[in-house]
Amino acid sequence: MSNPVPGVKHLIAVASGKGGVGKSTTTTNLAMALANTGARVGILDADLYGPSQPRMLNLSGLPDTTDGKILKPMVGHGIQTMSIGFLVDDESPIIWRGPMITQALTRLVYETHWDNLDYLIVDMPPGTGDIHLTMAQKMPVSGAVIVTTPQDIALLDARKGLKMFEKVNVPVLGIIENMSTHVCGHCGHEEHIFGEGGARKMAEEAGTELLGELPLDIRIRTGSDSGQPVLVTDPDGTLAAAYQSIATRVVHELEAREKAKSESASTRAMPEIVME
Ligand SMILES: Nc1ncnc2c1ncn2[C@@H]1O[C@H](COP(=O)(O)OP(=O)(O)OP(=O)(O)O)[C@@H](O)[C@H]1O
Repeated sequence: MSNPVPGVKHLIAVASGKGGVGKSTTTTNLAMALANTGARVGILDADLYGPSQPRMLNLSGLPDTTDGKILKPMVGHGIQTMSIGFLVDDESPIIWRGPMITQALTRLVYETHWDNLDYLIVDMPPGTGDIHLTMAQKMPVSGAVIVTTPQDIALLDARKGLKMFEKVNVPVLGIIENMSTHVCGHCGHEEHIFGEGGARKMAEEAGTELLGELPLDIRIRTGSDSGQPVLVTDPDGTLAAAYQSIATRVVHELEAREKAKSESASTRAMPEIVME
């Protein structure tokens, strides 16, 4: 049984099987694209071993508390954000066993004063470990989005991530293929450096959606690594449009799942009519 998160309507997990595929970058830009649609959006950085969101949103310092206990999220580019990165020193590794990780995650989720959020986007760590299980079993996750690159090894791990969410009954909203193609900055030639069509095939096999494909582009890297995501630096460009389209599809998928869920609940609740 999971308790609702105060101040949050929908919790969406962004996960990947493999590390380094661009999950945190996608989380930041997806959150900003959702905010552009008029929604109130937050990010929880659940990558406790390697938090990236403070850097991606150009945030630092200790968060305030409301009464010495409940943390106030930091706000970067309009996104309410909480990360273990605000609470520990940048250089110190976190060497915690499973129960401590579970406790820290639970506190970050439930003891942050989220202010009336439509979506809390959760930047998950890579893999399928304690944090994933805690999240899926103890928290009301509305859906998960899987980020992968086109390489076979990334797809293999992404498939494992997808299966894990299915096993714990978290709806998979779809797959995002990151670093799909590279367009040469000099001649404009487009190349599938890491492979082609893998995420689409994986989505088809799993009966889920390919939410979008994002190119390998230096502006995405420099933007997120410097705390100025491409949605801020080039809001009208093609990259921003790609994130915006993914955000629209995520909302669409989420609404479709919720509609199906409420319809099946109301069907189950219908009294049986016995004709005499
Ligand atoms: N589409 C892209 N084009 C260019 N660079 C990208 C793209 N997506 C991500 N990057 C860069 O790749 C690096 C890894 O991205 P990111 O930190 O988002 O990956 P991650 O999957 O969250 O990694 P980790 O598993 O370590 O948390 C970063 O330097 C980021 O700026």
